[in-house]
Amino acid sequence: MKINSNNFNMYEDLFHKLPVGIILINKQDNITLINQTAGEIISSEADHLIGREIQTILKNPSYEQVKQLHLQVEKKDTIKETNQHVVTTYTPFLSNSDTLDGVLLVMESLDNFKQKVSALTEADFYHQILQELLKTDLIAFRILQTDGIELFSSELWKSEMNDDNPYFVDWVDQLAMKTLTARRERSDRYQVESTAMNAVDIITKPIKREGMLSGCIQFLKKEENSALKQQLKITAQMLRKLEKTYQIEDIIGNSPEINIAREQAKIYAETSAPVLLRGEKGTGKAMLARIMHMTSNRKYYPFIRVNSSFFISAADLKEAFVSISKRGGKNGTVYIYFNEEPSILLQNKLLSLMENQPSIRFVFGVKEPSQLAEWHSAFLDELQRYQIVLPALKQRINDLPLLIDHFVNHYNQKYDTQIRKIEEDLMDCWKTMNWPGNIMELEDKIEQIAKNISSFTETVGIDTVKNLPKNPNTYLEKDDDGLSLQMALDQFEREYLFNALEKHQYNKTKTAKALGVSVRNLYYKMDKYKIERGGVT
Ligand SMILES: Nc1ncnc2c1ncn2[C@@H]1O[C@H](COP(=O)(O)OP(=O)(O)OP(=O)(O)O)[C@@H](O)[C@H]1O
Repeated sequence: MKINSNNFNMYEDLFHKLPVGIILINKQDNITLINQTAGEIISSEADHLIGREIQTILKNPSYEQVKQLHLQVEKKDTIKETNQHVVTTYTPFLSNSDTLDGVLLVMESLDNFKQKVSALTEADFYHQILQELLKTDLIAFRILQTDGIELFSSELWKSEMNDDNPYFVDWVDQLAMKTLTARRERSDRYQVESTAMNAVDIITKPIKREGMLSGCIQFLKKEENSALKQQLKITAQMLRKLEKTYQIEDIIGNSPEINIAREQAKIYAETSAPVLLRGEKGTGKAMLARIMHMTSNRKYYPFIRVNSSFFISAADLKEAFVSISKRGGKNGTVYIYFNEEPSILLQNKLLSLMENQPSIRFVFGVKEPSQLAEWHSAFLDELQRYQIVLPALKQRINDLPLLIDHFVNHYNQKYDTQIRKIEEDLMDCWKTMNWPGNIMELEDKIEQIAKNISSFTETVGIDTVKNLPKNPNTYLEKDDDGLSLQMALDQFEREYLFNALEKHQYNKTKTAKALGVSVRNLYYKMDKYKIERGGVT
C-alpha cells in the first residue's frame, strides 16, 4: 500500500477513530502525526507524543529497511513505559514523486491481534461451540468432526449414552450423520422402550468455520415432563383398568396381527351387528369386547358379560335376558363368552333372541381352538359375518417388550416397586416360552414379581424370578390337560364364583351369602382370580 500526503488528508477524521494505532514518523524519526488509538495503546495523550522520537516510545523500533528499500516490515515490540506487547507494521509514506516522506507505523496490542487471528482460525470453531453451549442449559453434549469421529463429549453425555441400548446409540450416530450430510439442524425424539421411562430429544447442529462445515454438536435433552406425563398416562390407564372402561389405546402391541384386530374393533364398534371374538384364553377377548362397547354410542348403557355355561336351559336364557333388560342392558352390549361348547338348542335360542332383541349389541367370545365346524350353520353364519381373531402371544412375540413395559409400569404403581428393566436372560427366556395363558399369564407373572420383589430392585433377571414364591394362579401356565389337582380346583373355583356372581347380578352380599363365605373373602377370591368387580359398567 502506498499512501501520499494528498490522499492522507482526506481521511484525517476517520484516522483518529480507527481501531488500530497509527503513527506517522518523519525521516528524522520524530512523530509528526498520531491517532487517539495509538495514544491509548502507549497510555499517553496523543497530542503530547507529537515531536517525540519513536525510539523513546518503543524498545526496538526497526524501519531501516522501510526507509532504504521502501518495504513493509512487521514485527513484535514492547512499549517502553508500560511494557505492553504490541505488533507493529511499518509502511513507507511516500510523496507524489515516490520519494520517502516518512514511515507510517500501525500498532496494535498483541492481545487484540491474537484475538483477531484466532477468530479466523481454530478459535472460531470453539467460539461457535461456546456460543451454542451458552444459549442452552443442556449439558449433555458431544462434538463430532465431519468424518463422524467424536472430538469431545461431556460426562453427562457419556453417562446417558451407556451401551445398554445399542439401538439408541446407533440412532444418535445416524442423526449426526444426517446433519453432517445435509448441513442442517435436526431435532428428533427417541422413546426409550426397554425402560419406557423417558423420551429423549437429540438436537444436532452443524458447526461451520468460514462457511465450511467443520463438524457438528449434539445435545441430549430428556423431555422434562416425560416422567410426569408417563405418570399421568399410567394413572389414567390404571383407573380405566380398575373401572374396566378401556379405550382403544389400552390395547398394547404393534404387531400386524394386533393392529388388524384394533382396526377391526374400531370399525365394528360403529355397527350394531353381532361380532365374534376368537382367541386363546387370556388374549384379550373380554377386554376388546369392552373396548368396542366403550367406543360405541352405547357406552352410557351397561356392558354385561355372561358365560354361556350360565344358561343351563332355555328358560335360564330367557330369565337372564329379562334380568338384563331390567338392568338397563337393552341398549347396551352383552358379551357372551362360550366357556363351553354351546348345545344346538342354546345356539337356536340365542339366534332367535338376537332377532327379538335388536336393540342389544351382542358380542361373542370363543376360546381357540374351538369346534366351530360343529356349530349350527345358521347361528355360525350370523356370528361369523364380523369376526376378530386375537393372536396368541407367541404369534406376536415382538410385542413382548411393549407389553412388559405396560405391565411393569402398572404394577410398579400398584406395589410401589421400581422395576426399570427386565434383564436379557429373562427376556430371552420369555421370548421362547409358549405362553398358553397369553397376555393374562404375562400380566400375572409381572404382578407376582412386583408383589414379591424388594422395593429397591430395579432390574429383574432369571435369578431374581427363580427365588420368588410360586403364583397360586399357576393354572394359567399349563394347558388344560396338564392341570395339577390344585390348578384344577382353582379353575373350578373361579368358574363357580363367576357363575354365582352372575346369578346374583354382581351383588356381593347376596353372592357371598349364597356361597356361605364372608364378603371380604369373596373380594379376596375375586382379586385372586382376577374376576371383575363390576360385571356391569
Ligand atoms: N392387548 C392387550 N393390551 C393390554 N392388556 C391386555 C391385552 N390383551 C389382554 N390384556 C390383559 O390381559 C388380561 C386378560 O384379558 P381378557 O380377560 O380380556 O382375555 P380373554 O381372551 O377374554 O381371556 P379368557 O378366554 O380366559 O376369558 C386382562 O387383564 C387384560 O388387561
